[in-house]
Amino acid sequence: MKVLTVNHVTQRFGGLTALSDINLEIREHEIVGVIGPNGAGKSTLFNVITGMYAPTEGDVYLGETCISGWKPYEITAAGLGRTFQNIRLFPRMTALENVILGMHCRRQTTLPQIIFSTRRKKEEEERCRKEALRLLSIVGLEGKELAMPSSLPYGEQRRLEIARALATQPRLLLLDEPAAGMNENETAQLLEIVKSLKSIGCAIVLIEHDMKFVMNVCERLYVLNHGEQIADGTPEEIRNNPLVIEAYLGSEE
Ligand SMILES: Nc1ncnc2c1ncn2[C@@H]1O[C@H](COP(=O)(O)OP(=O)(O)OP(=O)(O)O)[C@@H](O)[C@H]1O
Repeated sequence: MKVLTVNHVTQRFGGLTALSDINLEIREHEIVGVIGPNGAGKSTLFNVITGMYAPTEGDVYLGETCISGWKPYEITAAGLGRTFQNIRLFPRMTALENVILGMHCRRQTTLPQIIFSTRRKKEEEERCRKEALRLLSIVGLEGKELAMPSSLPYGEQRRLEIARALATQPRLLLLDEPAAGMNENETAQLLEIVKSLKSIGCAIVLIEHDMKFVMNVCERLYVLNHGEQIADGTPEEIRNNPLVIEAYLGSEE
C-alpha cells in the first residue's frame, strides 16, 4: 500500500523553479532516500510534503488523502512525522517531557478535564509516560529520561528528536539530514536505529548527504538535480547511473 504519493509537483519561487514535475511513491515499511547536490531541491520537496509550502502545481497524497495546501499541524495529525536539519528540542524540558510533548496531537483529554485534573487525565498521563519511555528505548535512550537535552551528546540529542517525531504516531517519518554533524560512531548507531524503525511499522524518507549512510540504510533512492528528478532506483542502480555520477562530479567543480 502507498503511504505517500508526490504527483507531478512543481514549486516555483518567483522566476526560480526549485522543483519541476517531481513524482514519488513511498510504500509501507520502506526506507527511501532523497539525494542530490546542494541546491537540488531536497529541502523544498520536504517543505512541500510537510505543508510549509503549497505546491505551485501537482499534489501530495498521504495514503489516499490529498494533503496539498493543508497546514503543517494538520499533516502531522494525519500521520506524517518529521525531524529538522537543526536540532529543535525544548531546552528546559527533560528528554521524557520532550517526547510526551510530541504526543499532544494524539491526546484525548479535553480542556475541562485538564483543568479539573480528572481520573481520565491521570490515566492518560500514565499511558503517555509509558509510551514515551518505550520510544526512548527504541532510539537507544533508555535511562536518559530525566536528562536535559543540553546534557546529552549530540548524537543522542538527534535520536531524542526522532523519538519525539515518533510520538506523533506517524505512518511516514521524514528525517532531514539525520546523520549531519555526527561522528562515525554516532552514525553507525543511528544506522541501526533507523533500520529498526521498519519493524515498528512506519515508512521513512530521508534527505542525507552522507552517501555511505544512505547507501547502507535505504532500499530505494530518488535523485534530484537543479529541481529535476534525474533518477530513481536501488542504491546499486543509483551508484552506477551516469546521470547521477555527472550531477555529483559537476557539483564539485
Ligand atoms: N523560500 C525560498 N524562496 C526562494 N528560493 C528558495 C526558497 N527555498 C529554496 N529556494 C531555492 O530553491 C533551490 C533549491 O533549494 P533547496 O534548499 O530545496 O535545495 P537542497 O537540495 O535542499 O540544498 P542543500 O543540500 O544545500 O540543503 C535553491 O536554488 C534555493 O535557493
